[in-house]
Amino acid sequence: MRGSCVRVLYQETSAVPDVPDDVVPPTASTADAPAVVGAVVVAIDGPAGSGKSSVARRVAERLGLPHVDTGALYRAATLAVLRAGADPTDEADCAAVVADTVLERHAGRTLLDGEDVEDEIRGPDVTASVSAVSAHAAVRDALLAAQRGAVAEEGGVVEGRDIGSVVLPDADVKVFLTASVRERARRRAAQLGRDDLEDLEREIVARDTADGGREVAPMQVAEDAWVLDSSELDLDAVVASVVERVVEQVAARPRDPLRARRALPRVAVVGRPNVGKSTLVNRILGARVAIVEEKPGVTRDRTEHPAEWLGRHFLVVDTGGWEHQAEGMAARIVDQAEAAVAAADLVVFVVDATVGALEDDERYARLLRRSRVPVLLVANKVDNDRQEALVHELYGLGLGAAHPVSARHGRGVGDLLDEVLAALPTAADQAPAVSTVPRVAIVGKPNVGKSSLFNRLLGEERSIVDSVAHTTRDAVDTMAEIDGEPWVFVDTAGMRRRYRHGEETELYSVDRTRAAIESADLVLFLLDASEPLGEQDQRLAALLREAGRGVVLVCNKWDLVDEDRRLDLEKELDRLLSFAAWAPRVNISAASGRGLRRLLPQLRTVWDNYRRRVPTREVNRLVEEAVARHPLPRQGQKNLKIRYATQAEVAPPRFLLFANGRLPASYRRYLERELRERHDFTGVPLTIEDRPPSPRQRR
Ligand SMILES: Nc1ncnc2c1ncn2[C@@H]1O[C@H](COP(=O)(O)OP(=O)(O)OP(=O)(O)O)[C@@H](O)[C@H]1O
Ligand SMILES: Nc1ccn([C@H]2C[C@H](O)[C@@H](COP(=O)(O)O)O2)c(=O)n1
Repeated sequence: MRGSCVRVLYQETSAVPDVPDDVVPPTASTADAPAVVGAVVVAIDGPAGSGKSSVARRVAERLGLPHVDTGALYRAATLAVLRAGADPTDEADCAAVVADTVLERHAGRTLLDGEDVEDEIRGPDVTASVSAVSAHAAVRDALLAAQRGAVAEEGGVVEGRDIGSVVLPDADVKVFLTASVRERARRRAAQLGRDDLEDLEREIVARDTADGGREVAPMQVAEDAWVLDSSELDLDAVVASVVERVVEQVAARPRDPLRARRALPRVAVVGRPNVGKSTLVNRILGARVAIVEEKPGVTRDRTEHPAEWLGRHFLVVDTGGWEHQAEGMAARIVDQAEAAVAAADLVVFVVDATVGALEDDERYARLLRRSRVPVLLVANKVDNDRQEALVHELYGLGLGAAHPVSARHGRGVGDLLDEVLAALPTAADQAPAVSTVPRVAIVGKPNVGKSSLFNRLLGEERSIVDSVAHTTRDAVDTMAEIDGEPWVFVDTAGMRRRYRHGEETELYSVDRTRAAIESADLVLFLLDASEPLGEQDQRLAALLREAGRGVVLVCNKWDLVDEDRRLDLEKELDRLLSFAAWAPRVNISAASGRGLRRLLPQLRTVWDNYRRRVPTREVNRLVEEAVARHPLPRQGQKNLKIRYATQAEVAPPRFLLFANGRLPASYRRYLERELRERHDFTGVPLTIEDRPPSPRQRR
């Protein structure tokens, strides 16, 4: 009696202990295999004899991923059909046979109802019928779940015909491997020891036509697949380029939280002073982050805060109040608000419903209507149902219906956030965030000369250096053109002494300094050379170490340094910045301008180095040579090996070493020195990570 459901088990491992190697032996044993981080899925589709199996198996071995041969399942199903005496062209018969069969893949072998049929399924009888059996929708449906399940946990390198297009359309890397019919026939002839090239060509064309011409899930190039014609490449070259592509793809997954953050959509909250913008921002963030005081314009500058609603992430940009004909400090705040609008994906325009639309609101509404940024009009201070009617008065602003909220009590904020999500671009709409303009944070303890240096660099008074207390409590970004090149300066809040303004203010300042460093590419770390370096410098150095940005060390007040102080300073710097011996140093006097002319060229060099990419071939050569000079140590019984190395990221540079075990930190430091010796990474921290095999592989 036939069973009612098919059982297809796909339990592949990257270990292939008993598989007969066809022509080329595998490049590494499982124990040596390097592992790719995470569950990477690689789809390799292509016509018969293009090299899918050989390439997929080697790529899987190199990357420590399971190799999934989906053709083997169709072949085993075909063998079952043939053994049952069923008609390979009859869908119902084939489906019935498959439903009554247990198909399994185990460690590179194929089992049919428990019997190892790996060799039989590769024979001519199965090959002649497999295209017919695999053309049936019912057969394909029966095998689909097992193919997907095979990569669900640990990913894998999956070969077949419809992997990138149907089985795993979300695969991380899709390759369509092909070669000319003549070349495929030649390879097959060598593989099978045949010399009837023309017959082989005919067989290949027949299978291509059947597999590519069927109605259900035909063999095809997936839309986003990389077509690799191997006609003139040897197997090693094909494997190397697929591995390289996968590693690059994995490496391109954003790891730097900052990079991910820059890719987030921005929601700018704008409005007149005191309409409740900061209260609304706090409400959205669910924390007291913006500085709220009942005094117009207290959130002076532009601050950005990561926010999340219903699982979607975005940045909320809090701005100072918009004032018409503002002068001095207020005018600069207006500039910042306008810059925030220009850089926003969505503007939340807040109006105080209790006072209605004032002349200034109308003026800004006109401005916003002219900008191409979508705007949500928010009527704040609607604390109860009775006040809902107030929203209608805001129609006249020409920005559509206002959303009533009470930022103070949270009323209506959830609905507003639903609207925000609906209006925001999705990840797919967003262009990849690549920083082309360097962002520079000027960091140093209070009174070290940050503002003077900033102004000197810009050649004019551009920084907000009003005499109002706490002026630089919030971070301000300034875009500047220097010698025709654009730079963004992230002006930071100074780190005040812990209890001077109370703990809360201090915490905000530390957080914002950290945020400024993180949101920058390069940091000008300013020290007062004339005084002993202290606790505040140490805390800043710790932030720098954590953030991993490009650094130029600037020793200010150099005109006040005598010979004794100079000697002490050298020792203090050695201690403070032992982790950043790579950072260049410039001695200056921001007050007189002395030494400043050397600063910008230095900054440019570090910016170039920060984005420097060493080609993969070169990294591998360098590692190979370094290992030849200083062999890797043994780890227990094992000889450590680095199988593959690549620069996974730039800005900041990150190198990945695929090894068969954990590399000692001292060895990674040795490789870092080698890298620095051959490539200019002055001013730039280098991350060198190893990827040992997963626990599963070590089993
Ligand atoms: N780039 C290459 N250069 C030289 N020989 C190759 C290359 N790629 C594969 N081969 C050889 O060609 C033969 C066929 O390759 P393979 O069996 O991997 O192809 P396939 O696409 O999986 O075929 P099928 O779809 O029929 O299973 C093997 O002997 C393999 O070693
Ligand atoms: N995803 C797949 C895999 C294979 N098939 C069919 C078509 C092939 O001719 C046959 C054998 O595959 P091979 O072992 O030669 O790779 O199986 C398919 O339709 N879809």
